[in-house]
Amino acid sequence: MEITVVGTGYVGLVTGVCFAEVGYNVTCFDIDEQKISTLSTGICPIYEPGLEEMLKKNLDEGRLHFTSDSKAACTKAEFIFIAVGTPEDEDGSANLDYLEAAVADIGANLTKDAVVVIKSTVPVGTNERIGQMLQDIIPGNIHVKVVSNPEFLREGSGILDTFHADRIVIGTDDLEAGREVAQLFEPFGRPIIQTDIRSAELIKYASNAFLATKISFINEVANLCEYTGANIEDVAKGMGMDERIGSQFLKAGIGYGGSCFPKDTKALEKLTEYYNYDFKILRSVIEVNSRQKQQLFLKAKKMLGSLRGKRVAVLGLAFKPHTDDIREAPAIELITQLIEEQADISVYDPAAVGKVEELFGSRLYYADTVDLAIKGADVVFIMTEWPQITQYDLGRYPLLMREPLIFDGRNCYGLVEAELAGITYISIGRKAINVNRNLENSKTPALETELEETRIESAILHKVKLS
Ligand SMILES: NC(=O)c1ccc[n+]([C@@H]2O[C@H](COP(=O)([O-])OP(=O)(O)OC[C@H]3O[C@@H](n4cnc5c(N)ncnc54)[C@H](O)[C@@H]3O)[C@@H](O)[C@H]2O)c1
Ligand SMILES: O=c1ccn([C@@H]2O[C@H](COP(=O)(O)OP(=O)(O)O[C@H]3O[C@H](CO)[C@@H](O)[C@H](O)[C@H]3O)[C@@H](O)[C@H]2O)c(=O)[nH]1
Repeated sequence: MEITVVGTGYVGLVTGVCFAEVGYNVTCFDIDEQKISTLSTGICPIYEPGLEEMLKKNLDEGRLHFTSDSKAACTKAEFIFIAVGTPEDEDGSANLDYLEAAVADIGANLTKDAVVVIKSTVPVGTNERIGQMLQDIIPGNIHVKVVSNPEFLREGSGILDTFHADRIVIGTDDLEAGREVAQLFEPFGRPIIQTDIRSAELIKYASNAFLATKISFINEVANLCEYTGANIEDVAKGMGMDERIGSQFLKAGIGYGGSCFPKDTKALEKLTEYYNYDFKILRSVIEVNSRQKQQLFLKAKKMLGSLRGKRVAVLGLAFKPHTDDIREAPAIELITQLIEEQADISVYDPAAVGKVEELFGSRLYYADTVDLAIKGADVVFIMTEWPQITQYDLGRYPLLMREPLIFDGRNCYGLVEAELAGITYISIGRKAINVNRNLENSKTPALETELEETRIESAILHKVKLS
């Protein structure tokens, strides 16, 4: 079976590599020539656990090919999976420019019948429009069927999610094409649900919106915990033990980010506007999330007043652990605010530093370790729950920081542990620890000397003047 995958982003690449892994002959096409030449040498341009190994293996075994030539990509293809980006447009709707360009390109290069499968997340009605578009471009003797096959993988566990998918959604109004695509997925042995084309498109948006709703809901409960003195970790655990509620996606935090939830909830809202339908819950989910992203910054401002000149360390930059993706990451919003405040900022992330450096350049100090990031800091913000951060020795915060003050947006540490370590610890939906303790008075002369040394060392690293 000959499969072509158009677009080698997170979804396209994982899809292509996994299809090759189960034995198909796969050609991955992208207009980004540099990406294609990198991929052709077996190097994976994105951080995705296990992907590079599987990519290399399938390249070596000859089942996986990369090209930036659309003609070559279409020649043999029986199934063409389109996985190009559908980013947020200025008005919040899904930008379909990449998809339309890809479809036009394929249409112009098709020389035989094929099934075109849209993996990109697209508003209801798009697949039908793509089908019409293709009919208008291709010669009359070529027949193309369009199938919707939305993707549900999560970044950071893309391969695992593909081989253990809860369901594979196949939406088409052409039963024969639906059967063919279902057959293609048989080697994965996962449950398949076949629907009409519009329902498949909506399943994708409704699923993401529902998961985002769970997150915004638990974040609202967390905020209520702070008023009432309850503990969100216990509340979420108690709720999640009810199987009707389920324990997943009840982790309170600093709000959802990433390339999907923010844009897909807004695109769905835009779709409801088009139909003049007021989807009230969805509007609140979006609003709650943008408010939640502000929580830590506002708490810090309330506690410290101005952050001007403060040494601030931001731990975790990616929108979640095990990815280098910083799209809509809460850390990026925070850093922008800290720059406006004229704070002196150091950052740490095991994978996403390169991408953040492209955005902020020399305005930040990029630390290779947590130790280096927090050395001499007045405040730490934790934005991503990487193991390097959750498993970090709490005793090192008081040792290395000027003041052991942590605002934790991911509830990485236990309250008792933070208390024992002598940290002023402010997290989400839990009691604040040691807030009124006078830290300066509790320091021994030896510790004072060590702190002063690290402050000077850190000032040299940060290239800033000491006050
Ligand atoms: N990232 C995820 O975890 C995820 C999960 C499920 C669904 N999705 C959806 O899948 C789609 C792709 O998302 P992504 O994150 O993989 O995108 P991405 O932005 O990482 O990658 C898109 C790729 O498409 C390429 N491209 C753009 N125009 C092209 C064209 N005309 N021809 C060939 N290639 C072209 C780009 O160069 C890029 O490599 C989106 O609709 C997204 O909403 C993403
Ligand atoms: O209990 C939770 C779970 C997640 N998050 C946050 O939610 C965001 C998204 O997390 P996750 O869903 O794990 O990552 P994505 O890779 O964005 O995957 C989502 O978006 C993809 C793109 O549409 C879908 O395919 C996946 O099914 C869907 O989970 C991240 O910022 C997480 O920190 C929380 O705050 N609390």
